[in-house]
Order: sequence, then C-alpha cells, then structure tokens
Amino acid sequence: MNDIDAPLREPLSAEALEARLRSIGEQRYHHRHPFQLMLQNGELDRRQVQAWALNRYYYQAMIPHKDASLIARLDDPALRREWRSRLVDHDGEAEGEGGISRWLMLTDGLGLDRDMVVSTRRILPATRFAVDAYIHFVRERSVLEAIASSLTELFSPMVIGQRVSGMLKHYDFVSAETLAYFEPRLTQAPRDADMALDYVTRHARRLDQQQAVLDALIFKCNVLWTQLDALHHAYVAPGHVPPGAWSDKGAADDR
Ligand SMILES: O=C(O)c1cc(C(=O)O)c2c(n1)C(=O)C(=O)c1cc(C(=O)O)[nH]c1-2
Repeated sequence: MNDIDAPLREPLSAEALEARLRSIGEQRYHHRHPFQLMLQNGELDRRQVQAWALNRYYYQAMIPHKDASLIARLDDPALRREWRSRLVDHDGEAEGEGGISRWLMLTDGLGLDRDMVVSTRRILPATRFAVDAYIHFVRERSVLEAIASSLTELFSPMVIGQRVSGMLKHYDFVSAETLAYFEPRLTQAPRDADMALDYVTRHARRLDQQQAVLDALIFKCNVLWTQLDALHHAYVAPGHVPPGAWSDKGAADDR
C-alpha cells in the first residue's frame, strides 16, 4: 500500500497536512495521465483533441453549479464573498465573458458545432458520471470536504503550462487565441487554491477531519483521472466509442 493510502494514526501539524496533500497531487493528479501526456506531446490527432475539448466542456459548464451549491451552504459572508469570484471567473459579468465562453472559443476553433457542444448530449457517459459525482460530493459532504475537493487546483498551473506550450508547439489546429481559456487560470487557480488550503489547514485539526480532507483530494484526483481514462478508451485504444457518443460511426451528427 502506498503512503498516501495508509490511514492517519495521529493528527498532523498544518505543515504536515499540507505536505501530505501535495504528495497526493504529485502521485494522483492528472498531469501523469497517459492521455494528458499524449495531448501535450503532440501525439493526438485533431479528432482526439476535439473529443477532449468536447468532453471537458461538461466539466467547465458544471463548475459554477458546484460553486453555487457550496456558496449556498456557507454561513460566513466573508467566505461567500471570496468564493463568489469563482462564479464570475466562469460565467463572466456579461454575455460573451468568462471561462465558459472562452472554452467555447476553443471548441469553435476546433470546428465543433456550438449547439452540439452546449447540448452536452454527445459526451462520453463516463465524463458525465465523473463530473456529476463531483457535483454530488460537494452538495452532500461537509463544507470542509467540499472545499478540500477543490484543492486539485494547487496543481493545475503546472499542468496547464505544459499543456498550452505543448499544444502550441505541436498542433497547427490550435492557436494562442483558441487556447485563451487557460491564461487567466494561471492567476485564478493559485488565488483559489491558496484560499482553500488556508481554510482546510485552519479547520481540519482532528484526525477524522484530516483524514476526510485527504480522502476528498484523492476522490477529486480520481474524478479528473477517470475523465481521461474514458477519453483514452474511446478515442485512443482500443477505440471503443460508446453508442451515441460523439464520433460514434452509427450516429448522425459528427461535427
Ligand atoms: O486544466 C486543468 O487541468 C484544470 C484542472 C482543474 C482541477 O484541478 O480541478 C481545474 C481546471 N483546470 C479549471 O480550469 C477550473 O476552472 C477548475 C475549477 C476547479 C474546481 O475544482 O473548482 N478545478 C479546476
């Protein structure tokens, strides 16, 4: 059994808790996933990158639902105020602004039909199951666990940097404009992650709380990992596209 899977035996200091959270990210975050490595190393074709962007749209679209449900459960106005910036980051202040709109610039740039993308009807079943599991987790678990599950963002700037530079280098069908989603994330993610880490290290003092926090981060790494597993299975090898999913040869609309 790996270190990070061993149950805690005694409460950790805030520093030791943070170190353990970071070692979970090092071992379980999706920067190690074969599909992510193929994406950043230029080993995917246009269809496979389209499949990634189409499926990940569902994650993007559901993040504000997740954050709104968390805000609804927070008693502290100061914390609600801080968390509210995440909604603005994704939804923008006006039509055409924010992360979801920027993600649609990517799917547009890749030649995917916008209505098809926004409908989410052609995503992989496993994408929907994994993302929905995250939404349910945040709704149903304690506020502490819900906040801890966002801590994958501690690791996202690293993977985003590698992904964007690799994609720009290797693929002529993407550009800095179509990948514009990621640029603001490089400052938004550290701001959000620092705040969540501060909350978690201040509020998880007892052993059971600390164990729950560690498990929440492992759960969330699995949410991200599972999405890439599903993409790999459907669009890389063995290439089994589930019936009804995008690029299913028997389905009508493949754009
Ligand atoms: O590109 C990535 O690899 C990546 C990872 C993650 C993450 O680690 O959960 C997020 C994002 N991007 C992202 O763009 C984003 O808005 C986001 C919100 C959250 C969250 O859990 O609240 N994670 C992530």
